[in-house]
Amino acid sequence: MLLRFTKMHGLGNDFMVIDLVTQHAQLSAKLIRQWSDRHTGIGFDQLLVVEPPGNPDMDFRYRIFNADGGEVEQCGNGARCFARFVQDKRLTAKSEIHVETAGGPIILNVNADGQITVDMGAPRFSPAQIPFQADTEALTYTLEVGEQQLQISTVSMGNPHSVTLVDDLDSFPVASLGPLIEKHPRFDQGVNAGFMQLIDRHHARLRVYERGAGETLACGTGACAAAVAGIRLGHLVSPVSIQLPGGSLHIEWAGPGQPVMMTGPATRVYEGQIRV
Ligand SMILES: N[C@@H](CCC[C@H](N)C(=O)O)C(=O)O
Repeated sequence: MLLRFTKMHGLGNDFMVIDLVTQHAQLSAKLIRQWSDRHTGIGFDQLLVVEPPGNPDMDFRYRIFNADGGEVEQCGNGARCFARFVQDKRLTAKSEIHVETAGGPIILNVNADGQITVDMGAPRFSPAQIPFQADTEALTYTLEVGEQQLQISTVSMGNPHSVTLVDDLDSFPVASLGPLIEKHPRFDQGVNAGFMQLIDRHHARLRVYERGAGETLACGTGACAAAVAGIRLGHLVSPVSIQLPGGSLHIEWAGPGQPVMMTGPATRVYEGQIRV
């Protein structure tokens, strides 16, 4: 059987998107790893799956798998591509799309200028919600990574994030420290490791070593987590422009309990079919 898919990206964070509303496929971690291979497969950071909703108040169920085949709770750049995909495929005529994810409900809005704004829900901070091993909730924690002691903030955007402030993002050893933080034993389910360089009160630069995918050109939930961490620490003021290697995201957050609003592009690259 041939499975139709669309290759998409959000600021270079790239996806294979499949519609399992009108098609059927038996997914496995092994198959996803084969597809994600950049030499012998399609090549992507995440697989995004569109399914019918379980909850009748929602329009779709949105499932996310990392390149390593693991299913995860949330993906911000993917959420924007999801909105573009379900419109392009005429799976909905709505411009406001309510979607359920394993990380909680999110709301996607396709703007008149083609940009997409996602209500990512409220960030969570308690160690149990990340999950992160700590006795009490704090704004920063000291994390022992190899020989180093890093000061990190932790944020759940449905999925787990750590944010470390750095002086020089270009020379920071993301490739060597990222994997050590991603799999640090204090993060029971792993973590997306973000490294942020502040520019001014409304601008910051960010690189993210993603759980299950390695360093990507952009991470939407990572940008939300970094903006939230910077605002909580008093370094940043909403709205914040987060500059990632693949481009910038506009993030707004009014404070604790309020949703994080992320705006940015979603790009279709090509349509394909693969034998399953
Ligand atoms: N690229 C994503 C995040 C994808 C999931 C992440 N790697 C995880 O394991 O939680 C984004 O744009 O948010």
